Amino acid sequence: MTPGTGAPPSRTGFPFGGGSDLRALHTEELTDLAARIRSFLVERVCRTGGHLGPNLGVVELTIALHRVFDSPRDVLLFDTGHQAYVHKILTGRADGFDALRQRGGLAGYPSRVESDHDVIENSHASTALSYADGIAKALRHRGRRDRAVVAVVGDGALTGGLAWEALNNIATAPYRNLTIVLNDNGRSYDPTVGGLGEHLARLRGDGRVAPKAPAPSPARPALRATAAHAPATVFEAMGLAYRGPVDGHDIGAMEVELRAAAAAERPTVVHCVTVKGRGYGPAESDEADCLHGVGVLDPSTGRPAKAAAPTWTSVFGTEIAAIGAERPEVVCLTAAMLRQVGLDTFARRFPERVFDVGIAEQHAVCSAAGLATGGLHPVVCVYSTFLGRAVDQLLMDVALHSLPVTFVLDRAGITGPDGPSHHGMWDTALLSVVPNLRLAAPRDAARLRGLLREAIAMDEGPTAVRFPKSAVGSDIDALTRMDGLDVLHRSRRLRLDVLLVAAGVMAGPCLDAARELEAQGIGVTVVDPRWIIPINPTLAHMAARHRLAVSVEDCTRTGSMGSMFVQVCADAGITTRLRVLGLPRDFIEHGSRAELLIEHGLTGTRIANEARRALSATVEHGRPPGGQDKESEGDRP
Ligand SMILES: Cc1ncc(C[n+]2csc(CCOP(=O)(O)OP(=O)(O)O)c2C)c(N)n1
Ligand SMILES: CC(=O)[C@@H](O)[C@H](O)COP(=O)(O)O
Ligand SMILES: [Mg+2]
Repeated sequence: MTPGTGAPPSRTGFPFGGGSDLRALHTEELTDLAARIRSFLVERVCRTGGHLGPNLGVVELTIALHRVFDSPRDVLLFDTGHQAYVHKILTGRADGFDALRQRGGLAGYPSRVESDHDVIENSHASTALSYADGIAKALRHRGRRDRAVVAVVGDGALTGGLAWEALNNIATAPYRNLTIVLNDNGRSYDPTVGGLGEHLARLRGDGRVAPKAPAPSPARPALRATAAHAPATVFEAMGLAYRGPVDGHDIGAMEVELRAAAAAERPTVVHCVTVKGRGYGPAESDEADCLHGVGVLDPSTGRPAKAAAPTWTSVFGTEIAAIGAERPEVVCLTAAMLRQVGLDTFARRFPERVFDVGIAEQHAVCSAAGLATGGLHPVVCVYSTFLGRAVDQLLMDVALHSLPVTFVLDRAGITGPDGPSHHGMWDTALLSVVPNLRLAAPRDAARLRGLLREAIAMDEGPTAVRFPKSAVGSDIDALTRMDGLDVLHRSRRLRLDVLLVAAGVMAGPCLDAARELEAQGIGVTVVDPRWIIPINPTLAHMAARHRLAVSVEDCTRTGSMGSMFVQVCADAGITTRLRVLGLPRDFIEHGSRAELLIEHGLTGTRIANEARRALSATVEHGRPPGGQDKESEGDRP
């Protein structure tokens, strides 16, 4: 029987409903619970993949949270949400970890459909304090001042500008029921950069775990001053109360601070010092990122269970380092994801030419505008989904001034296990409205290397290159190039029925579709535009020679290359039947990339089926299915 409740233990034996189950536990039971959770995390996450280091670091912190606060009556917010596994275990979802981040299984981030205990589903960092400000104001407005609002924010997330916009408001807000739990492990992936990172390190006393903080009076938190009356922390300087630093692995000490914060007369920052990967040697000793986000691992070693195939990121990383050696004006920027975007080699070779700005994409892009204004060619490397953070800077600071900045968008398209806020499916639509900008979508490693060089060679305005989170396949050579378009396939001795316009990695599925259609006597031409924004006008002429033109891309259909293609064909008065294949204007749940591409029709068979369906519709509208073509062999694209 789970201690303290009448509920029978779940298969995994963890408390079901959060706080009430936990408050009945005594110290030694809490220690045992923390140890069992830690073993459970290692065992399950090594089996499924997921965020191991961050969650090992918040075991005691989350237990203390659920003992002091009464979720979901009190609102617990997790910034970025990758560190909410313990919260899920303590709110009755331990059994779901068998299918963590799998199709139909437990989400890797908080999920409102999973539980009333979950609020922020967005895995983009630095948002929790803004939610907290809004929720606290709403509760005050509705007379629910009895309900506490608690935001757990990592030191990395605190390097995001949005967090400081929120703090600026929270510091003078009319409410008092807000507690900010700063989970300070000194790292994002890498050690947290910048003045804030150093400030927090000083507050931590540079030791990993601060001494137990003295228990000041609950009503008036101890203000720490180093000089006469000068506030010791940036938070106090802004008017927030500050408590800590406290050992984030000491449940008792944490509870003292959290209770005091909950009783305080103003919003309070509780500075918790934790260790990312705590309690699991391979994570604690992982220099790279404390096993921040992992695939399937051997739990006995913490090493990947199988060697990873070369990825698009690795191809980019090698090429940008080679370009860096040839072009001294090329500099690179990352938003706290140096290795993750493939800049580690470049950084090793040119440490003075790479800038990690923290989780601060807006600053990265605007700073890149500055770097370009200063005569350099900055390469901003971000995951596609995070580019959304900096669209205003891209549009109004880079493109408006026609600055030579290159954006490298990794994880473009369906990413998979990280779910809706991580698929890189909106970049093409966002970029499609940016004047002067050119977007490339390479189909393979050779094209990535070539298009990256072309992009960096362009200095009359911004360029971007997008590629997916996947192993990089073999090179697909073109039959010929026509006005910048790569012709990848054309049917011999068959009429020009279908033109498939493949954006980037969709070249493979389009070639598969061509083979299927050809086997049924349908003539197919497959082209890869390479540069998908702006639309190459030759595509419209090629469409005019076919009965059907189908664009295929791994991004949302709305605002896609395909929708621009339709526009260009319409403007040119072309009457060829057109189809735009891509992702729906929707949020797509987590699953594997392969599963989700199948589900959304981005495979050879599904493309072929769609083409056949559209062709038969052409027949219904009176155009002969196989009438003699106007074009002779010689005119074929
Ligand atoms: C806007 C944005 N940029 C980048 C990321 C990628 N990312 C996920 S977690 C993480 C580091 C978070 O560090 P911290 O907030 O300190 O949490 P910790 O992992 O240390 O617990 C980053 C950069 C993100 N989620 N959101
Ligand atoms: C939480 C977060 O934004 C990242 O850690 C995310 O999980 C990206 O993971 P990959 O680097 O595996 O795509
Ligand atoms: Mg951190």
